Amino acid sequence: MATGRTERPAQRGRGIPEATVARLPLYLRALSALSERGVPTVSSEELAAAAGVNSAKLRKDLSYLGSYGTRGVGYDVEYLVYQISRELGLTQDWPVAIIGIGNLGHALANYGGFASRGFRVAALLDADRAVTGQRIAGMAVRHMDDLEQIVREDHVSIGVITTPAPAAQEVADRLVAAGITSILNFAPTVLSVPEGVDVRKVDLSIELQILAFHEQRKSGLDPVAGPVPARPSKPGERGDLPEVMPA
Ligand SMILES: NC(=O)c1ccc[n+]([C@@H]2O[C@H](COP(=O)([O-])OP(=O)(O)OC[C@H]3O[C@@H](n4cnc5c(N)ncnc54)[C@H](O)[C@@H]3O)[C@@H](O)[C@H]2O)c1
Repeated sequence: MATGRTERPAQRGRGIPEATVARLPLYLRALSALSERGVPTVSSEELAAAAGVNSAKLRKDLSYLGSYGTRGVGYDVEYLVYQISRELGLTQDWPVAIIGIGNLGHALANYGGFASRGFRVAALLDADRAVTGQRIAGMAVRHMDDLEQIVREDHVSIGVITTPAPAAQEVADRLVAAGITSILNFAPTVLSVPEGVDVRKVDLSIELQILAFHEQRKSGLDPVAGPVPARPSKPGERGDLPEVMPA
């Protein structure tokens, strides 16, 4: 659901395009479901449908991992899970620190799904002394004063920002200064980070706005001209409105 772009070249060092990297978690999720059901092999068409992409794109993506499947059999589910996990770096444990333990930070801290996907919540941090010391999911919330020490000692590599927007840049600066090179930002603000630091942004309201756009289309309501005509109209048919409004 990350809606931001990772600020990286479109092609990674080992030749895997960024767009392919972004689809690998979709394949992994679909494969994990098959694996849980004990399905041994899957065709590219089935896997593509489960992941919501077209099968030609899927075959191309998997070819970057050196995985071509077997004609008439498909892909070995367990092996493909391993290959994608290895490519995504999920065969090792990634310690994560969550910064800002309010509503969202609480919910993420209580979410049990990170560990099974290779992420260990190593620390919960907050700037408010009324929050520090509270125990959530068996962990005590630590004060931001301890950030640098925690990052160093727990080898934290990923920071999750769940503070209010005005604090997010300052928190990001501190995370970067402490040595963190990957940030997942939930705060509705654009972060500026030095080269070499990856930022992914999660924004539910953007996702909802996109759904609202599609809902509006489905309901046949044109926000400018009212109801959309049943058949496609030619330019000029609806008064002076162009078919596509200029940006
Ligand atoms: N991305 C999404 O889809 C999504 C959804 C909900 C909320 N949000 C965003 O997540 C953020 C948190 O929302 P919330 O409802 O949990 O807020 P909240 O007010 O409940 O919690 C924020 C926490 O951050 C702490 N904090 C403030 N400044 C800090 C700093 N400099 N260092 C460390 N901790 C600090 C506060 O003490 C508080 O505990 C907001 O930016 C909100 O807009 C994003």
